[in-house]
This record gives sequence, C-alpha cells and structure tokens, in this order.
Amino acid sequence: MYNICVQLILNNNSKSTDQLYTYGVPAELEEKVQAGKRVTVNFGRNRHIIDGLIVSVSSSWDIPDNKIKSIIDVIDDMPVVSLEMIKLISWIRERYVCKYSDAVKLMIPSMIKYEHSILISAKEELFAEISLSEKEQSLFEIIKNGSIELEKLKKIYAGKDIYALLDSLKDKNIIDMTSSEQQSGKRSYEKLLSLREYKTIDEYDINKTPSQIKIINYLKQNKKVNIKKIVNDLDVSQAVINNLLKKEILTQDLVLYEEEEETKKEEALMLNEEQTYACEDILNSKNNVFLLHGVTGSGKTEVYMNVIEHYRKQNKQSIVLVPEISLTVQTIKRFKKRFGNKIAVFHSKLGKKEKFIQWNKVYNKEVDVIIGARSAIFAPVKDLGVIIIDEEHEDSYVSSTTPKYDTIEVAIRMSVILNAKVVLGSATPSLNTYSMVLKNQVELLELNQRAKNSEMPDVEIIDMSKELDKGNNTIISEKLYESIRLSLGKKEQVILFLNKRGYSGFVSCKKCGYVAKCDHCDVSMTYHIKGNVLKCHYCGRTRIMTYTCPKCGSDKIEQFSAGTQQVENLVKKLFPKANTARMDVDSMSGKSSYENIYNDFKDGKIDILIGTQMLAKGFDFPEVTTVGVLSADALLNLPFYNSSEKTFQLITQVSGRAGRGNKKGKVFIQTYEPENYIINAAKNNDYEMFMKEELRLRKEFAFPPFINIINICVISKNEKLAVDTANEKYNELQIKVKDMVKERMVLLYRPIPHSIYKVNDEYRINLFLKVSRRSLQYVKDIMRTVYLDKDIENIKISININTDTV
Ligand SMILES: Nc1ncnc2c1ncn2[C@@H]1O[C@H](COP(=O)(O)OP(=O)(O)OP(=O)(O)O)[C@@H](O)[C@H]1O
Ligand SMILES: [Zn+2]
Repeated sequence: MYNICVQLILNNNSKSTDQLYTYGVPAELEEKVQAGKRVTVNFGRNRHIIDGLIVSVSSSWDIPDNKIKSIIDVIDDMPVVSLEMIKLISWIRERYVCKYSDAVKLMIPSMIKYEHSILISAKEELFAEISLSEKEQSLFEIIKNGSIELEKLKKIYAGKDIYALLDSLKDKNIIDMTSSEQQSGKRSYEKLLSLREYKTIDEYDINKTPSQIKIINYLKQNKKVNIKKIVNDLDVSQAVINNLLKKEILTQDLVLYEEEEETKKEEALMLNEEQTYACEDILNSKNNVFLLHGVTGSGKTEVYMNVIEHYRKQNKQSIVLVPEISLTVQTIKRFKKRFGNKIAVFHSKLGKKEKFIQWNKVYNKEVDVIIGARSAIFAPVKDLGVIIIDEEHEDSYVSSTTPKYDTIEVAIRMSVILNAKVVLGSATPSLNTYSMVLKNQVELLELNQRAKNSEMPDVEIIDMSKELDKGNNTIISEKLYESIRLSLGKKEQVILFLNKRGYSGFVSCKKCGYVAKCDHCDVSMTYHIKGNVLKCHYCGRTRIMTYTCPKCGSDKIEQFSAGTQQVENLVKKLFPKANTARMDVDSMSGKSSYENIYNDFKDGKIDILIGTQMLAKGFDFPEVTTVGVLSADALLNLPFYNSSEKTFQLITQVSGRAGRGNKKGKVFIQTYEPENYIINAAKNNDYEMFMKEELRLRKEFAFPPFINIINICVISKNEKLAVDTANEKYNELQIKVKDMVKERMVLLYRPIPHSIYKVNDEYRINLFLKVSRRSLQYVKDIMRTVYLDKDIENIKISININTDTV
C-alpha cells in the first residue's frame, strides 16, 4: 500500500506515547517527506490531529500495512532539525531520562511549533452525487462557502467528536485539510512609537502622571522608539502607552524588523605567548575538547575570538555560551567589535518572535557567531567549528527545567557527532571538568599570567572574631576600611561583595521565635526596604511588613543579618563623600538599570560598588584596587555537597576583579574561620591545592565526580498524593535495585520532604540514589520503567542526574 514510511516523534506530552511511531506516506507526499521535517497525523482513539517530527524515512517496515495510518500533511518545506541533532535527541532522552518530546522542544523554537491551525475546505462541486449522512451534511454546510480553521470548527462542535466525521468526509474525497501556518513567523514587524505633536507638557490634555510625563519626554528626545524598549527603559506599563495611543498623543508605526546599525570594528590584539600557544593547540591538536584554565584577567576571551576567527575563515559557525548574567551589552559589544553584525544573540529576555528571528539568522547562515545562555547550544547551526563555554564552572549550565541537561556534557557529545571542537574556559574549573582532565578525556591548556602584565592582587584573610574584641561590630573590618579610604583618596574604585539579597535575611520575633514565612512556599520571607514589604524569593509574592508578632503579639519583630542594602547604608555613613551604588537582583529591575550602573562604574561616576554574585563575572575595570569579600562564611555554610567548591570559585572570581590595570590590587576576605583550607587556597590562588583536597574528600564521602547522584522529585498540590506516590514508587524501585544495593553498586535513600517542602502550593518529596558509574545506565532504565511508565494524574516527576543539592 505504501512505498515509504516515516518514523515519528509525536508532539505529545504524555508518557505513554514516548516512543517512535510508524506512519505511511501517501504517494503525493513522497517527494516532500524528509527526516527533520514535521508532519501532521491523526492520533489515538479520538483521532486528534497532532504534529510529529520525522526522525527517519524507510522503505521497509515490519508492521502490516493495514495497521499503519497515513500522515496527513508535511508541515515544513525544509527540515527544521538536522540529522545530527536528531541523534542528539535520542542521546538526551537516554542520558537525562526524559521523553523524546522533551528533547525535541529544545531544538525547535516555540514560534515555529505547529499550532494546530489546520484549514478545512470543501473540494470542487462534485459533492452533489455523493450521499452524505445527516451529520456529514450539516458539517458540510459549514464549510462549503469557504475554508474554516479546525480550531473554530471544534468550538462550533463544542466537545463533540468531529474527527471521525472529518475522516469520513476526507475518505469520500469531499474535503481538504491543509496547514495554514507554514509561512507565518517568517516576516517580523516591530512597533515604533512616536509623538503625534510636540508640545510642552502642560499643553497635553492628560492627567500628567509621572509615567506619562516620562514617556513624553523620552519620545521628545528619541523621536521613534520600539515599544518594548520604552517599557524596558522607563519601567512603565504597556497600559499607560495604550492609553496615550487612545488619546492620540502617540502614534505607532509597524515596520519590518530592522538590523541595528553597524558597530565599529576593532582589530585583534597581539596575543601573548601563552595565548598564542593555546590558540594553536586548540586548532591543531588531535583532541576535540579543551579546558582553558586561565587566571582571572589572563585574556581568555581573546583566545576564544581568535579560534572563532579561524573557523569563520573556513565558513564555519561558532557557538559561544556565557552565563545568563554576563550576557550583557559588554560581552556582546566585545564580540560585535570583532565580528561586526555577523552575530546572533540568544538570551532569556527575548520574546518568542525575537528568538525566532535569531533562530532564522543562524538557520540561514546569515551569522558566524552565536552568543547565548545555555539553550543557544541547540541553535540550528549548519557547519559547526567550535563551541566555547565561558565560565564553565557556573551553575547555570545545568538546566533547571526538564530535560535537566548539563550543557558541558551536551557540548562534548556534539563534538563527537559533529566533529567540532569544544573549549571550556574558567579561572576556577569545576571539579567535574578537572577530573576529566585527570583522566585524559579533556586536554588542559593554562594561562598563568595576566594579559596586560598586571600582577595578581594581594589577598589578606581577616579574622572577624577579632574585630569584635576591638570594639568594631560592623561588617567592615578596620583593615578593609583603611584600604577603602586609601583607594578613594587616590581616586581609585572599590568593590564590596556579599552573598545575600535584600535588606536582611528573614524576619522573626525575638520573644516567641515566630518566623515570617511565605504561605505558598515553605521558606522564610525576606524584608525589602523598598515598599516596606516581605518578599518570597521563590514565588515572588509580597506582603506588607508587620511590626507586631502575629503569634504572640509582641513588638519584638526584627530583621536579621546583613544584606546589600544594609551594607550600602553603612558604607554611605562611613564614606559620605563617595558615590556608592548597589548591584543585586533586587535593585536591578530591568536590563537597563544594570547597564546604567555598569556604565557609571566604568566611567568613574561610582566609587564604591556593592553587590552579590552579579559582580563576580567578567567585570574588567582597571581602576578597581580594593575588593572586600564581606562574609566568606555565608557561602561555606550552604547546604550543598559542593558548597566548598562554590566558595572557592566565588572568592577567586571576586578577588580577580582587583588590580586588573597597572595598579596593584588588594583583596580582603572576612571570615570567622580563618584557618579553613578553602579560604586559604583561594587566598593563595592555589587551584591545585583546593582541587586535590576537595577530590580526596569527595572520594571519601562518595560524591560526584566519583559517583552519580540521582535525585527524583515527586511533586503534587495534593500533599497526601505526593507522599503516597513517592512511597509507592520507592517500594517498587527498592525491589528492582535490591541486588545492586547488596553489591554496593547502589545506595538508595528513603523519600524525604524537599528542604523547601512547598513551593507555589506544590509539595515536593525527594528521593536520592548514589549510583556507581558502571551501573548508571542500568539504574536509569529501571527508573524509566518505575517513574516514566505512564502519567499519574496530578503528579509531576522531576529527575535530576548529578544534582548539587543533597
Ligand atoms: N594579548 C593581549 N594584549 C593586551 N591586552 C590584552 C591581551 N589579551 C587580553 N587583553 C586585555 O586583558 C584584559 C583581560 O582580558 P579578558 O577579559 O579576556 O580576560 P579573562 O581571562 O576573560 O578574564 P576573567 O576570567 O577574569 O573575566 C582585557 O582588558 C583585555 O582587553
Ligand atoms: Zn512563596
């Protein structure tokens, strides 16, 4: 009956359809089918129309022809997923124990996801001779005068099953079903706003709210601006703009999306000896995967750019991944200066359409360089030269949503499938990566000198318990204070780092111990001076701050510990003449406020910058001479098995911001544990000592990279259901891995409530396994049968391989 068949991954979220399906190809579509294109098919008892991705086309199959259904149509003119990426889809499904459809979602941007917009239309006039049932006739009446979208038809037939009906009409050759969406999304428009008339503010007939005035003044200066940019830059709501449009004060034009203007190109720097060696080795070595371990300020970025340049000349594309937080103008500018506009940028703030534009630029090979956060690794490159992962030790390279892939593992896999190079860069490589170096799976390249010949900074550990003896109970030690004073006197700059957000930690009652917690998440809320509210950092809900304890009624409610706002207030008191600014997630409402502070600091308008993790990455300011790590202990004591590693990395990175110009930098690490080996290794910039000691401990306590930790989380709004399901599954699992536990290949722990039990009204039960490397695949197969066998109503399952939290 069929000449060819296709194997499909269906775009369906159900666990029970997580397999490859075979469909027949009608003769008229034979030319069009190709692996990597999407098709529409009928599926299931209700014959729903859904789309699927072709993973292979074959001319022989072992299912009887009469059991094979036919595809309806081919959606794409060109494959949207390459053959190599189809291979990667299967690998991801195996490696991270997820569904095919989860992996496919990574590769196809939502804009081109097929939205079921199928058009149904009547064929010629030959219907007169065919007898129709009553039902068929009434449906035919609807469509005979023009086509209708399936979605609309479904609404008309509200709830009733129309698929069987459509099918029989199709069999009788009376209707056509085509997909209407093929072309959409290819052209893209942006909305530009401008003022209809220029008048003084008083002359406008409006209430003159601050937002309205802001918008008008802004447009007077900037003439025509993209609506999104206004919302972003001015922090105003779309509603205000709509209102001004309605009042005919603003007008809007729709124009085809245009490229930004050309940035002035800059020539490459002359590489120093270490950089030259690294570049040449990456290009000429027979190895494919490299760790570029370079001290802070050693010029890793120059190495990346040179390697990219090389592949560009061979007409190959390159992918550069950076942590989301450093995906800011300065990184992009640096690459633009070198590569002009042949760059596509992916970051999480892009809307669907913008993402689609970038995706197309890559797909059509209009760009040579793709810069983005982790998901940019799935950009549709044609000829891949190199994948660069900068700051490879960052947590953000592990996906926090299913599939919970590790970008480094994916990159290494891609280097095999696509025969491309991978360069992992860091001043503080993760132990995982370093253990691959020790096993000769990754080639090590080192940059031991700072690029501009500036020296590494002096680092001093300050014992904070001695400060109290001296009568100083602030969070700034005497020595740090003195160094800040000296730096300011020489018109140099200061960075103070604190690993916390908000004005203070939690809020509690000193009398009865009541702690203000979020009603929806099982975590304490944090006080924010702005708006005088308590805020939950998990779900974002806020509540007005209370001053009487809701439990005992006393007024001993207080905020504890220091946050960046408190430090800012203290610093302003200590150095009233200095310009002080703060940079953390809370003070940064939009991308633009981050850029403003960044630029002000760069231009020397800010003397002291206080902030959190945001400061640690990629800041390259030559005038910074004093850096203070205010509380190193706050990091060390986090409940993660790798918190030592994180502490070492952060201290080293923050310290690395000092003395990057021609002036010597000074760094002060404040701690109550001055003897701690992590803090001392960071002080001495001794990666090797840290690495050896930490690996020894990991081995002793059986933690990654020596063993795999698997975390399975059972999630439900129904607490009892979550607990019961977790226990049931645990019992099932226990039986299946019994022998492996006996042989000490697997350690299975009982299900326990997640350390944050409730988030957004969902209860979470965790289960951990430690699995030897050799048994990993076997255990994963078991997990799939136990946890991903079929959907359980109102239950979500999240699987994490080698997670950080224990
Ligand atoms: N060969 C070179 N000659 C002169 N200056 C250089 C050279 N290579 C890099 N630089 C400069 O040195 C500074 C540090 O370089 P870069 O930011 O690339 O270092 P990095 O290793 O990425 O640093 P970090 O990891 O600390 O962010 C930059 O200002 C850069 O322009
Ligand atoms: Zn909450």
